Amino acid sequence: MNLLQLPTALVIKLGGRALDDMQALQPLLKTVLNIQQSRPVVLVHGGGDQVSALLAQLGLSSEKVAGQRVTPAAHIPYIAAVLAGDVNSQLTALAQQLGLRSVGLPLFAGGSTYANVDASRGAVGIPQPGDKQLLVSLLEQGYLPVMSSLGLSRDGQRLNCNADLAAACIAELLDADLVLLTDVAGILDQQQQLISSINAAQAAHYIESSVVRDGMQVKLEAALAVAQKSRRSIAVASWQDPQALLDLAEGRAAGTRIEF
Ligand SMILES: Nc1ncnc2c1ncn2[C@@H]1O[C@H](COP(=O)(O)OP(=O)(O)O)[C@@H](O)[C@H]1O
Ligand SMILES: CC(=O)N[C@@H](CCC(=O)OP(=O)(O)O)C(=O)O
Repeated sequence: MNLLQLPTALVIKLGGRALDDMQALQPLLKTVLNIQQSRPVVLVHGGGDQVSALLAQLGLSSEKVAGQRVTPAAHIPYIAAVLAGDVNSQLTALAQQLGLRSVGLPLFAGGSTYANVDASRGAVGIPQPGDKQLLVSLLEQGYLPVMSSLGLSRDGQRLNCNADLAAACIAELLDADLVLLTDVAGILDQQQQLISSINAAQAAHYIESSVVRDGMQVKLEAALAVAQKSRRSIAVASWQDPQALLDLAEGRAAGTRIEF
């Protein structure tokens, strides 16, 4: 059997802020369990806040440029410890406790992706789709892959990948739908009102005028790129609103729809 015989998978990305209070994630994970009855799900998570907290504790400075962390190679052990270690294991454990057959993985597990070095930011990777066999096998067996955004270059260097780019890459790999869950209800306009749908031209305008910036800019650009390749619209919604996730999983509108 291959993925073509499975219903279209849903890739759900959880940002780091959602992961600050793991117990608060329970309603969302219960919704994932519900969605899994009808279609396969892959979780991809961030952990930017947790990385910042550890680096600060260690007295290391760190800056983000256009929403992405500049990462000296010497910081990779800490990035790996947080993303692929602490956050990944906590999320995988909580999912398992709630009855999901979760499997924690780095982004490069089984060659699922490889990452090109973004030398302008140091040991940062831009993930590219690789071999989907591992994920397909897990999804066929009813497992829930839980992937961190720790990437690997073709020559074996671990790289810090932004988790929105990671999730977009997995969605591209699996030709799946993508929902980016974050700490706001969706993309907001100048008046802080929810934008219900946005196309490429509007996105360029919002980014140019800095209405969309920082982490949301990375999300929007990653989503637009994969939406155009996959010819699927992509959603940004709040992790605190499990109903929004259920609506999106079942084809109803919620949050902001990024059109191709
Ligand atoms: N136009 C916008 N609409 C909503 N959020 C925005 C916008 N522009 C910038 N942001 C910021 O983007 C943040 C979400 O991105 P990010 O912090 O990277 O979250 P995550 O950790 O979930 O990926 C919001 O909390 C907000 O501060
Ligand atoms: C290169 C880069 O920016 N990597 C991110 C990886 C984690 C991430 O993206 O986490 P959120 O989704 O919680 O923001 C970082 O170091 O913060």
